[in-house]
Amino acid sequence: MNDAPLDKQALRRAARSARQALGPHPPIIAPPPPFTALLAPGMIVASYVPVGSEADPTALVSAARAAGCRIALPHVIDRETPLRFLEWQHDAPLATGPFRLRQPDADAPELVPDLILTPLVAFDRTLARLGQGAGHYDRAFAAYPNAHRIGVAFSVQEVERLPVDPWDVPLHAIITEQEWITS
Ligand SMILES: Nc1nc2c(c(=O)[nH]1)N(C=O)[C@@H](CNc1ccc(C(=O)N[C@@H](CCC(=O)O)C(=O)O)cc1)CN2
Ligand SMILES: Nc1ncnc2c1ncn2[C@@H]1O[C@H](COP(=O)(O)OP(=O)(O)OP(=O)(O)O)[C@@H](O)[C@H]1O
Repeated sequence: MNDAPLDKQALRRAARSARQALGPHPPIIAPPPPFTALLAPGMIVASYVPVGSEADPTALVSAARAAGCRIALPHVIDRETPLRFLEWQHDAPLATGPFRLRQPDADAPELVPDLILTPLVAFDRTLARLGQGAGHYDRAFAAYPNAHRIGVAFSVQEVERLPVDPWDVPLHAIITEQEWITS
């Protein structure tokens, strides 16, 4: 019997609770040296603006801007439509979109990411990831197979082993407040 979807939902609930239990002052995610070493002038780094108790990638974005990278943010319309990565100029205003997301204006330039920082709901040591379940990042990883895929999470979001579906694309690395995790 294939009960993976049920497993994923239960795992999401548990990981979100662990993340929320960190409270109003969660740990800071600092850029690990192997991450900074990947950055180069002109590189397109896709990040995200955290919602709720998600890990905040602000220090990673600052490191990327300092290295001369251009920053993109996901722009989402609904669950069904694939996301697009749109340029986020330094300090440019963002608008509130679906799911309380802060995102660039829909007519900002669309960029092809070299590196994608993706918010995780849960992860495991094999670099498998669990997201929101709408398939936005799974589809983005399929659309941009050459982009470097780096998950961002708190260490409490680690689980023993995630179920893996055929469409799941593993990460290259995960950044937590404690570790740079690679295979
Ligand atoms: N900060 C952030 N930006 C992101 C994502 C994300 O997970 N986090 N995405 C990742 O794909 C994409 C947006 N897709 C999303 C798809 C579904 C839901 C969603 O169902 N949210 C739940 C709340 C989940 C919670 O309790 O944390 C909801 O609104 O009911 C959110 C975002 C792109 N941008
Ligand atoms: N390349 C793809 N093309 C079309 N649909 C896809 C693709 N990859 C995944 N999907 C769909 O997206 C959904 C992803 O569900 P899943 O529970 O695996 O999401 P997830 O692991 O939380 O990842 P995500 O962060 O991408 O939502 C599934 O319904 C799947 O059929």
